[in-house]
Amino acid sequence: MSVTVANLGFPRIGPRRELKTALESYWAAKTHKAALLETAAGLRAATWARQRALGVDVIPSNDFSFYDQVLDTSVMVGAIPDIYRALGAADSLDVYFAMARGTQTGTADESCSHGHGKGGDVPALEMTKWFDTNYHYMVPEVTPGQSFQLTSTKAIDEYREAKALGYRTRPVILGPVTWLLLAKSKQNGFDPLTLLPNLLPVYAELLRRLRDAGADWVQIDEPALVLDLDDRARGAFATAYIMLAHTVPDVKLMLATYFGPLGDNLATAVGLPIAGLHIDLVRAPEQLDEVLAKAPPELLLSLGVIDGRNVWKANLTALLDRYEPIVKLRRNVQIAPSCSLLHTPIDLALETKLDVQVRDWLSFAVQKLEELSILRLGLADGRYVISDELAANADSITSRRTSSLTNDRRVRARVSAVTADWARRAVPFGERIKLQRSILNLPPLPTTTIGSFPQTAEVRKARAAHGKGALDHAAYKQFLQEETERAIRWQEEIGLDVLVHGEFERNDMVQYFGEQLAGFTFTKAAWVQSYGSRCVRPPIIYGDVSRPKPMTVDWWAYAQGLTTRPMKGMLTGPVTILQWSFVRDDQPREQTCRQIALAIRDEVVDLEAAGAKIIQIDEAALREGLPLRRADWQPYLDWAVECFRITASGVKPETQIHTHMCYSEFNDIIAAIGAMDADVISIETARSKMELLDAFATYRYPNEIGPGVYDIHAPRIPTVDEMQQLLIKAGGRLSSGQLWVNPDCGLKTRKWEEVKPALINMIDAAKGARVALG
Ligand SMILES: Nc1nc2c(c(=O)[nH]1)N[C@@H](CNc1ccc(C(=O)N[C@@H](CCC(=O)N[C@@H](CCC(=O)N[C@@H](CCC(=O)O)C(=O)O)C(=O)O)C(=O)O)cc1)CN2
Ligand code: MET
Ligand SMILES: [Zn+2]
Repeated sequence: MSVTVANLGFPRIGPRRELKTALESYWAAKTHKAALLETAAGLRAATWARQRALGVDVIPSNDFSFYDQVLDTSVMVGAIPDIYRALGAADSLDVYFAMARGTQTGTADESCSHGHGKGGDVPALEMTKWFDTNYHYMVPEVTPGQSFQLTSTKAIDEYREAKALGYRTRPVILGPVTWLLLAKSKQNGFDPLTLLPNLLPVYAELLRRLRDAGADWVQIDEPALVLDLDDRARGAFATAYIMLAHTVPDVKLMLATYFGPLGDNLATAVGLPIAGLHIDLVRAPEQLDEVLAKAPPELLLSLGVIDGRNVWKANLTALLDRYEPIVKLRRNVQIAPSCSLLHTPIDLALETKLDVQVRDWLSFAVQKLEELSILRLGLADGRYVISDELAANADSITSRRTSSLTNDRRVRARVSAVTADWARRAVPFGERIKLQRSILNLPPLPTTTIGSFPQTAEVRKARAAHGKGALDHAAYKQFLQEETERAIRWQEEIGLDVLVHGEFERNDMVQYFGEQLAGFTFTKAAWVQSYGSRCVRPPIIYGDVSRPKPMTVDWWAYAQGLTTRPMKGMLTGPVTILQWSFVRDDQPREQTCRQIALAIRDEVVDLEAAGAKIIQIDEAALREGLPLRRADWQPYLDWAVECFRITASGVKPETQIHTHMCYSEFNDIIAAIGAMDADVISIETARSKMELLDAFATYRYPNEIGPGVYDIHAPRIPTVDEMQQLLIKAGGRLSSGQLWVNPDCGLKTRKWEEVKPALINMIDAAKGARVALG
């Protein structure tokens, strides 16, 4: 009998975001490639050493990436579209970064991820959300009938690099079926899965070369196995793994699944000729019994028992209770985090300012691996060996369960007192809009922006200085007021109809609110990668949520005081705050969301009382929060929409509620979007050339809509004509009386040099469209 600790992947950004710094300085041409490579190698070596010191038996390699592991896989198999091949050697870093960021001469400040450039510049690949996380991957692009070649030896090189340093690692690769299921073709109707026979020989060659380098096990990630799959996709798994087992029989594959239960794909998974199977027992603890019943005895099970998606300390005694019998039942087992630790911050030890009580409840990547080591000892040698650790762990668990910090009776009473009319505006949209129009007095096709203006290096520097105490409160406030005033004057000058204050005072649209709400705590260094070099510090929700005092009213009032045009109140909605935070796991997410909804509702009401005529409640992450399995969609949509409505319905009919959503893949949830009943919704549509509006047209969406007329992810400046054409197209799908004119999303990652001409053109396009549609 043996129990080993395995890790599926470690965060790669570095404890002090060393990789971010190295990447951005390389992109800005401030440092040479050699410096970037050296930083990367140093981070890998430190990561391996750390995992060994923590007692990890199975240490991963190839979990490092300069940008994204899906992009690494695309380059590995040679899926490099021709426009990038023209730029250099297929395995060069330049081609890789061109695929990730385009060839616009971006700087460290450049967030451009899919910019279509001017004058022959090369756009980046499309980027989208990785399953239900806030991590983004680069979408693989394939063409009908294409061939593949092993193009990058990164996995082999990193295996060798580790071996030379004395680590026998288990390389991690993304599996062929998931990679194809995530891939897209520009040719409509083409199914990437048909490329499987062309792709498999490359995987076989890779496995052979890993074996020749000394690898006996390889971790092959196939998270698509937790999705709804049709028989063809299931058949593809069988085809792929039979072929690989046949051609490379002496490499053992640990097939990793995560983010949910195998469900109706379980028979497929356990029937594959693989040596090991990893299952997520945090998201789907209920699948254990069925997996045990169906898995052949010789299949090595990797039990994902520690939460790789959240920050809470595990309950070690409960885990021992659950897994001791399993260890007796099966000869060998591995214990592991539920998924790669990419989605957790690195080290709690860096958080010296956290409340000591709350800190005692937390566990980041390093601490999670410690928990696994302790658990292994207990499972292998008996609980008495770890009695001190168990006692300490039990104290933390009890402290969290019984703490008065997590329970606020008033909040609970308030949530239970909510009745149906809290989630309903007093009168229907048709009547509201008449009142709103008579007050606002806007032209047809009113122009506005989504909220943020550029977060320049100067703004971030001032905030950092204020945080360190180098800039006092009054000076910081004055700096922000000047930025805000400048932005308002400029908006008036170019003639925008509905203004924003610019969000200069906010570090992040979620963290800013988290820092002001009770029940939340926030960190100094707990960065988690969102895409490329960009990171977020998700706030941690540990207790009942309430709003001690207004959070945005002063800034709104200052901004409105400078202008006679309507100034939008600007808030982040409850579902997005929930989705982009680390959420308490001792009550259903729905419950926490309702508490946040009430807190934001209070803010909405206060903004109205201060005089706001228009209040925008952003729900950028509503779509991302959708469960991975369709059968679970409706219950989620029901409470998510209700929470939004609770937030939005405390105001008078004449107060206009806006919402904003990016990543607008919501053809299949359009009814829920309608049910939100926002007076105005702004959505991302520029890249799909307004195609998304078909869903709104078919559904006969009655309220007002601002379809984004230009892609803010690109530095490129859109022309008047192209935006006017898009508006005319939109006018053909919806009534022109419904339309607003705005960009796709906020402008915080852009530069003023890009924003200024783009918005001036947008206003001209609106003028033209008013005439054309008039
Ligand atoms: N939470 C969240 N998720 C989201 C989005 C979003 O806006 N927020 N947007 C979508 C895209 N994802 C994104 C994720 C991150 C960033 C982003 O720009 N991140 C910044 C950090 C933003 C931030 O928290 N800034 C802080 C801290 C900035 C910082 O690093 N300060 C330095 C010092 C800075 C200096 O001296 O110049 C430090 O603390 O060491 C601030 O402005 O106050 C980055 O990685 O660079 C953008 C988009 C989807 N998910
Ligand atoms: C990711 S959605 C962003 C909405 C926010 N109001 C902004 O303009 O930045
Ligand atoms: Zn957005």
